[in-house]
Amino acid sequence: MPDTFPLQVLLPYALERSYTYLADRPLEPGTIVVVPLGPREVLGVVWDDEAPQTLNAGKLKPIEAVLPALPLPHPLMRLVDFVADYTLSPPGMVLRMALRVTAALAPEKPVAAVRVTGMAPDRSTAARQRVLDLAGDGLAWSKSGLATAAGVSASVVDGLVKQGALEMVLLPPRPVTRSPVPDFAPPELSGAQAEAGAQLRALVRDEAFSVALIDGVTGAGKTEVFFEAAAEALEKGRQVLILMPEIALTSQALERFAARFGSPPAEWHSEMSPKLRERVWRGVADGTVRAVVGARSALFLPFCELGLVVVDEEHDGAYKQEEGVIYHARDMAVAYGHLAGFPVVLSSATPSVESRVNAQRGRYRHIHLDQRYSGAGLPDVDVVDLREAPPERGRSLSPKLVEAVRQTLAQGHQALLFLNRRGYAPLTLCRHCGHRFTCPNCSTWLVEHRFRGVLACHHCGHEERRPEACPACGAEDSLVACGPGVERLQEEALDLFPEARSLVLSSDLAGGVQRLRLELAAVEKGEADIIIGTQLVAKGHNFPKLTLVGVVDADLGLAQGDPRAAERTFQLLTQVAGRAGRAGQSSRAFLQTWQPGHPVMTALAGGQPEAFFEAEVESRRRGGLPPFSRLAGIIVSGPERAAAQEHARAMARSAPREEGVELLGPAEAPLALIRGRYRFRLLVRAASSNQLHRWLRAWLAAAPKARGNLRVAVDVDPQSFL
Ligand SMILES: Nc1ncnc2c1ncn2[C@@H]1O[C@H](COP(=O)(O)OP(=O)(O)OP(=O)(O)O)[C@@H](O)[C@H]1O
Ligand SMILES: [Zn+2]
Repeated sequence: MPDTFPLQVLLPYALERSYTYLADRPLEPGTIVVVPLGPREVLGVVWDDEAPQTLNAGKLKPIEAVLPALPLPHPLMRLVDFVADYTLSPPGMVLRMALRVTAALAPEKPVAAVRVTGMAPDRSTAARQRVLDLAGDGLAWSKSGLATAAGVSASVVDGLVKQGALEMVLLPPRPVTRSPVPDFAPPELSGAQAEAGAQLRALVRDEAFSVALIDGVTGAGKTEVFFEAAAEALEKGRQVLILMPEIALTSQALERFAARFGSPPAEWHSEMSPKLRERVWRGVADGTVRAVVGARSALFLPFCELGLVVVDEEHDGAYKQEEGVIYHARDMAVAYGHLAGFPVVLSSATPSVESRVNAQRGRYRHIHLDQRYSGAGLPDVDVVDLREAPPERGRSLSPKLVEAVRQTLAQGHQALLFLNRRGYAPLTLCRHCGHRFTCPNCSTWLVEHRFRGVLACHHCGHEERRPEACPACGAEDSLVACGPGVERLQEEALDLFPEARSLVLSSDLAGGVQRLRLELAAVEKGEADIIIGTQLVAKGHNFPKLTLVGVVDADLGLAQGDPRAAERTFQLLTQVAGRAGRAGQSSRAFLQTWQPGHPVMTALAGGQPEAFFEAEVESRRRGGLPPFSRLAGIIVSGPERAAAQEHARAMARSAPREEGVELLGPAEAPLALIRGRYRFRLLVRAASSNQLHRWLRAWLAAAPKARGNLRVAVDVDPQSFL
């Protein structure tokens, strides 16, 4: 019998383990295959997770086909196993993230091109001659490229092919980007940068696992420092991955990378065209792509020679994927380095408490950059006490901040007004009956987007037109917008500074990433005077003319009442203030707050980040919060409230008792309803990660199974408690 090789195949579905199939020859682990699953044919990957058991070969099904794609690299397979294990997700669901670009599994089609043959056409016209002159360089041209360059229609080129003056040739596909050159344009590094860069280079030369934390003030020039590590890895023939938390951040990074290494890296994020994704995926797999700058999902690209991962803005919450496989890309990057034996570099002006503690414990190399590259000081921070100097009625900017904007504009500089609220107003209510507009699917208010004339839910995407009359009491003209969003702030800015060019930057910008990149470039060139933005503009960007930052509502993040609220607010405000004065001018930041005595505000005003973080670490230690313990959130959800609640209770009742493990809840989630699903939360706390995982596994195995449309999501190391 020919089919005699039993193999394990992992399928990209929510299955707990790989399945056994038969092949007619041994296949390397990682090989991508097509196998039958019930009535369907599905993709799978030959896995090496367990030796196949004794088999009754008669019952096993054969592999249908072996795809011509390169096998998934061994380190990526180990990463998939690790992430599944750590996040308690089915391994198939993690594999799915690595196999998302299925079109890339077929070989890339060669490009059709034309080339001169030397034969003359039977009749020469001016148009034909122009084409032949251009193509006379002997190189192969794409048909459309040649027609455009010669200023003729495609039919002229076709005619020449028919006549035999041009011939069709097939070219191998062009690489996505040229290879970066490690010493293309090394910058002149400051003393501190050079020292930090040398440390990183040494770690990369070791070709072994290590983690370095670059902890340097805003504008310190951390990018050039981690580029040193990248240069070293590229020199050693290794691929480099640079993770960024937001696509909006990548455009400047791409340009700076290109300036440093002679060609841009490949990029990877959700807004790329399918064609480009396909080509980047293949290039990463076959090694023609040497460097990638991307969002968290780039971690699951099939790197064949990965030798360095950089996590820029490592503290950023956007690294946490909150749906499907719930994972933190920074933590998984560190695990990847450990599994595959390469260094990982974390960088931030405001490192997370977790990374700081790891550095303090000596697990991470701690690299400090205390000065801005330009030599300028950090912005002077001014806390504006809203109790003493409130804005005028119906306004958001206090007289002090208005005056500072006025001065800044008079100097010809830019001002950034920061408000982390999209839209026009976070709440619309009826003055007559008090009716509030809430989402029908979520326990949230609808946010007015006045430019588009809609009320929108930021959780489920529900939208409705803003009515003329109150739907509850029918009163006309009774609806009022409460509280400011960025759109409303622009209205105020236009009113106060009618001459100034203002621009709103938020994720609502129509036109997606391309538009956003254009707007950011415009700001960089000084084409706007007042920039009004959400957290999208808070970090990473360099706007050379910006010297004033006004934080409209510094208290916004503090109200959330979770263990990281203070840390996150401090980080965000430090980052946004740090956009000012990066080109060497003196600069200022104003924080409007109702709580000027809050430790976050006093630390920012006093320029004492270390003291703030020391206190944070200490309070986490005292409270037994991470990283001094480990947490997992369990979210039980379902379309019926009672059923969801009862399931959460039943789970709690089935929890094993163990010294050192604590189970809290269930409690109704602060966001009690999202997308029509009622949510209840449980929280587990354990002394160590090992204990947490062991306990969770035992519990989930013994707990009643979620049936019907109930769902149980496990969030290990939760960032969100909503
Ligand atoms: N060695 C260098 N030579 C020339 N310019 C540099 C050098 N290092 C840094 N710069 C410039 O200094 C500015 C700040 O650098 P960079 O953006 O790397 O800071 P950062 O440390 O990442 O700050 P943040 O954390 O605020 O994003 C940039 O405009 C950058 O081009
Ligand atoms: Zn909603």
